[in-house]
Amino acid sequence: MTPGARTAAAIAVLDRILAGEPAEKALVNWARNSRFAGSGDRSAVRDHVFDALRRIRSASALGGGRWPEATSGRALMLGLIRAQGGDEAALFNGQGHAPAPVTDAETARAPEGLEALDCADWIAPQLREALGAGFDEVMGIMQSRAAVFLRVNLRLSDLEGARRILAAEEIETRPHPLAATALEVISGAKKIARSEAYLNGVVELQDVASQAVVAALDLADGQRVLDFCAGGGGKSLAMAALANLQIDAHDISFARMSDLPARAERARAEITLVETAALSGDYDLVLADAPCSGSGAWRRQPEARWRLDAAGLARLTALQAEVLASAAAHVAPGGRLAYATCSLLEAENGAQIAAFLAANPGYRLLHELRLTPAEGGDGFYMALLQRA
Ligand SMILES: C[S@@+](CC[C@H](N)C(=O)[O-])C[C@H]1O[C@@H](n2cnc3c(N)ncnc32)[C@H](O)[C@@H]1O
Repeated sequence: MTPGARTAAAIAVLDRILAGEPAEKALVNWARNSRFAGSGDRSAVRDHVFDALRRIRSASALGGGRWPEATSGRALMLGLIRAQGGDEAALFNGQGHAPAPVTDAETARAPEGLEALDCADWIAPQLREALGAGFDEVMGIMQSRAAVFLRVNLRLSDLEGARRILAAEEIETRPHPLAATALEVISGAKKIARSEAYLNGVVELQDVASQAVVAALDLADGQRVLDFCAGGGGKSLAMAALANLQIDAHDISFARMSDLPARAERARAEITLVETAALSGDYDLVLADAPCSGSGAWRRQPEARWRLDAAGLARLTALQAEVLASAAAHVAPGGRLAYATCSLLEAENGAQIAAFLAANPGYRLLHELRLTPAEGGDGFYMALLQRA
């Protein structure tokens, strides 16, 4: 596909997303109906779509539109190309499968204020409250792609050993100060899934902030641990690599854990999947990595930023309170409860813990960790509580 044809394809996919189709589904549907597209084309179209979604508000303005009421895939791609200093006349030339030439009606409008920062008006006060003086910086960071991070499985290799194995497969990495297990990928990210280091369990894909959260859990050999919201099991695997633990993984949706046994085998970790009815109440540590807005991870899930609204956030905060209460039922006397989200919003973080502590005087706060994308990874929150 020519660069113009890839731009046209991204426009078509973005139009479907703007009409309500989830981004992944819109991309898969496009790929299915575009057998002529090779893997390089698919990856380029995907990058265009996600780059545009990260800047939906500012790119709409630069493309002559206004988000949300007057935008389109075409305005987004035109605005994105203008933001990146690309050659719009070469891409929008109407030749072959390229989009039609740009018209006078598509003059750029300079985005201002929250529009320039790609922040929706309704959520700005909450983000400002959480980020304080760092608001502009963090919103600016979230307009660009996130770095790719690996977690080195310290049971199988040290950091330098893993770097050497990866380098032999042309994957260049460097350590990152936020977590002792983390490698930031500098080049070759697309080769990771097929690399020896990954297939042999020496490294896993995991954001550096997630790794820092697990490191802050103060794990010790012999503990019985429950990963209450295990999902794909990223945190279970990270915990298993740090100490000799007895780990039970649980999720309200058992199916979400379906990949975990194979991942655990690759990592030489022992993790038991447990149904809700079989959970006991005597864990030394229960981790509740709760469902959340994902506002700390909007770079990876740019669509989530624009789909979130006040009603959705209220549903999430109610669910988080329920998850905390259910998770607490499994903590042994003298045990600990950890609550984590990849959100920046206090309503999902400190406010949840304050409400839990007010209702559960048998618990006290040991420590809290608040990370923002300014520290290099996703935004994350973790609170560690001690049960009397
Ligand atoms: C943020 S994700 C977990 C990510 C995972 N811990 C990881 O590191 O890969 C939240 C998970 O919570 C699960 N969940 C939602 N409500 C729940 C509940 N009431 N009890 C247990 N798990 C729940 C969801 O199915 C989802 O998999």
